[in-house]
Amino acid sequence: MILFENVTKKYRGAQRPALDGIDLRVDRGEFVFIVGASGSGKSSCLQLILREEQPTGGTVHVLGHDLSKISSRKVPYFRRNLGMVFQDFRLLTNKTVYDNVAFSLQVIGKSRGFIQEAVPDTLEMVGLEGKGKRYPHELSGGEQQRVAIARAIVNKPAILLADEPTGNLDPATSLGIMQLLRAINAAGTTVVMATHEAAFVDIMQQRVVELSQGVVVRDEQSGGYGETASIPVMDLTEQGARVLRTTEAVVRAALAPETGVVETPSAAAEPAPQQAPAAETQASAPVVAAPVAPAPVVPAAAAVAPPEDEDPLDLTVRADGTNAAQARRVPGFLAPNEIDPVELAAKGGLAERLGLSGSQDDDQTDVGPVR
Ligand SMILES: Nc1ncnc2c1ncn2[C@@H]1O[C@H](COP(=O)(O)OP(=O)(O)OP(=O)(O)O)[C@@H](O)[C@H]1O
Repeated sequence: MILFENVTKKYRGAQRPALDGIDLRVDRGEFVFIVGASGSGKSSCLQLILREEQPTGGTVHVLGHDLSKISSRKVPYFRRNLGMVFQDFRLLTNKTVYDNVAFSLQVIGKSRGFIQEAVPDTLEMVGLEGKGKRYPHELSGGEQQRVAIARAIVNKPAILLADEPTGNLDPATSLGIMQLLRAINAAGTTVVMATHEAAFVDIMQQRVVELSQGVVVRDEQSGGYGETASIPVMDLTEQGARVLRTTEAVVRAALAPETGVVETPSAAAEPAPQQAPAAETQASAPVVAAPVAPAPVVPAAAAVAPPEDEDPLDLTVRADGTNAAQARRVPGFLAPNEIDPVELAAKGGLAERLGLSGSQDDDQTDVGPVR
């Protein structure tokens, strides 16, 4: 699905390559974390996949296409298969939540009928049902990120790329976003996420690819962030350093403060979570956005919308593309009460199961920053 063959990327004027001989293969349906110190090349990887940048050497294949052979004219069509989420909110501040999501379908010529069906379904999926008429500044940070994710998946992309999607969020809110990304993955979308969030990488137990100075130094299935030995704290922003100090115990305590889930002495010594109420978890979402596809997680009715053109690059994931193997990979932490994300995706109700569905008049959420 994604294949890097001896890929080198050297930016003009740079003394050393940002990526240096990268070989990497990501198969359909995988959830892959790309970790590494600031400047190690994580974002460059994502930009090459998105064909925002082109390699100086080597080849990048995505969805069966050698990206060097896709003409500039065809790049927008190719990108319809990809969704992108960023750390900073890139919402259109003068558009409502609904219009932010609808916009990404309008620009690719989807019909009004398709949009009217897909947008509400996607907003429900990400836990924003009933908030379509709000503007970004009327949402918490976590909610804004959910809008961005909705925008990224509304066209049911085969691949969702996320560049530090929880970088601006508190631990509890971040975990809600991670649950959402994992559910989207469980429904069939391949997810590649660059992050400094050590706690979440450990919790998620997914594949971890670690970069150091443009080289892959680790590629582990079900890995964790480990000791983050190759991440010099002095290289991190203040925010990045804070995130590295986040622990699973802090996240769990933030999610369920009433249960006092602080299990270890070291965890007890952690600073208190910034925000505790579980309800807030649902509301905050960060940023992002390019269209992606809620394919899997979307209720069946929305997931079967037929393609509207004959674009040979349209490899959008369909709702029936999920499989049991993916379901088995869902860690228990993300699947309380033996929830099966794939089954849930097929039946709908994902947002409710994850505790993301807010009431129509939910005004309890904090209003977060708008970027
Ligand atoms: N457009 C650019 N022009 C010149 N150099 C760049 C450009 N983009 C990235 N670089 C350089 O390439 C290297 C890798 O950067 P990249 O953004 O890929 O790393 P990163 O791991 O994503 O870092 P961070 O975690 O800080 O976002 C860095 O040395 C960076 O300065």
